Amino acid sequence: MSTAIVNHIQVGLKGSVQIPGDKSISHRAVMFGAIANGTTTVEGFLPGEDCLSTIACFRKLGVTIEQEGEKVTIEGKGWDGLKEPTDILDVGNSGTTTRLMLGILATRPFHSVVIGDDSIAKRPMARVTEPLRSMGSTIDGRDHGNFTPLSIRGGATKGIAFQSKVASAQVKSAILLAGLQSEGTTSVSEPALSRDHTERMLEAYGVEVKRDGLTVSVEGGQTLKAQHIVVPGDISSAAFFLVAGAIVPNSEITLTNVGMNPTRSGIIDVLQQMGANLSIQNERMAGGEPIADITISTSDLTGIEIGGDLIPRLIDEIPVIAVLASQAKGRTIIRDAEELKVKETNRIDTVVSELKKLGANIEATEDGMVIEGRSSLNGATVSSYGDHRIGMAMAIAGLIASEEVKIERSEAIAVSYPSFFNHIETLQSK
Ligand SMILES: O=C(O)C1=C[C@@H](OP(=O)(O)O)[C@@H](O)[C@H](O)C1
Ligand SMILES: C=C(OP(=O)(O)O)C(=O)O
Repeated sequence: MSTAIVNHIQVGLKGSVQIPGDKSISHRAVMFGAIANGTTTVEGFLPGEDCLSTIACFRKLGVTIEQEGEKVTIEGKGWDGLKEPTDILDVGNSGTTTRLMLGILATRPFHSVVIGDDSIAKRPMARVTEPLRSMGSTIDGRDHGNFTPLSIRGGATKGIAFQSKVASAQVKSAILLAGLQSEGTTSVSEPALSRDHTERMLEAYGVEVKRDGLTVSVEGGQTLKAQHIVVPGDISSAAFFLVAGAIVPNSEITLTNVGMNPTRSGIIDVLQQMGANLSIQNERMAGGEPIADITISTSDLTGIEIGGDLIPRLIDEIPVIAVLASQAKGRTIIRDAEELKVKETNRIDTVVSELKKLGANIEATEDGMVIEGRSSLNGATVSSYGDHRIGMAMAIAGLIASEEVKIERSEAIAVSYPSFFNHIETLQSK
């Protein structure tokens, strides 16, 4: 385990950073390539630990995958190309790998066992294992299949019309993937729109996907055709530098190659509503997803209320939004964000406890948090608790803290952003 030390920035952040590949899209590019027919090539892949777990699992399922940095080649042999693994499938820290892979395994006529790390072992899986069982798959595990280790024996499955209680792209994707190899139609309705990368990318792989408001459906018996996938930069990674640019005095930074999918871009809405100096340039398309470059500079911010349908559009950004809110005048209220409790950590608890150590005025609520700004932050020793987004949020707070901030378990950051500290250095040395 490592401890990172972050010091107060004296001169401001300047320059530009090319944002690394999107984690959600990188996972999907590999998984869909693995079940497609033919050779899929991926550029801009995120070589973060979570996406490497996806590659390792699909290799164990018999798929030949070559990966060198941001380039990946996947030799897909179709759905039937997946083979019964002789070893357990280890998803590491990745919820996306676990849930999407379960959707794929649910229709495969063989047995597999899925495990992950201590954090994965606490994350609820019944939200996918129950609907997949109702389609006809045999799944068991700890707490009747709610927690890893899970054992799956796929088989002949039938389509379902599933009403999800949560706006979760992982749930939606798992069921749709199973639906592609099930009898009849499979549909998923969600209470608010979650990220739609699965729908977009399945279409790119030649699958017919019907979308009607908050319902997505697919017909069974569909195969995928190999593709060349260009992965846009991850707006969830860009979020750390968007916040840094807004709160560190004398800063102006440009983030290039940022994915701007409207189901992901809630952080931009929040920054604009708080009054940030932000401009969006070079709007273009890459790999079926909108992308742009964003420039942000030091801003006078005002607190706002964040809730409702905006939450799924920024769910992973809430830890760093809490840091942002600590530097906005007045009160910021975050509500409807109970899902934070079932991420890599209970992110309501971990954000509130660690930001309090730095002197922020922040309190947890049942479904979010309330932050009063502006607070001068002090130095302290904090922990990521093994959660990459908590580690990075603390590092951004450290840039404006009066004394050094020590972040224990900082190695977790490599889960989604291995070059994070290099990028901070790049912006400091300009
Ligand atoms: O589908 C995805 O790639 C993801 C969906 C979200 O989770 P939920 O589906 O649990 O909301 C998000 O928090 C996670 O980081 C990635
Ligand atoms: C919640 C996250 O990822 P996952 O669910 O894939 O572990 C995240 O990256 O913040």
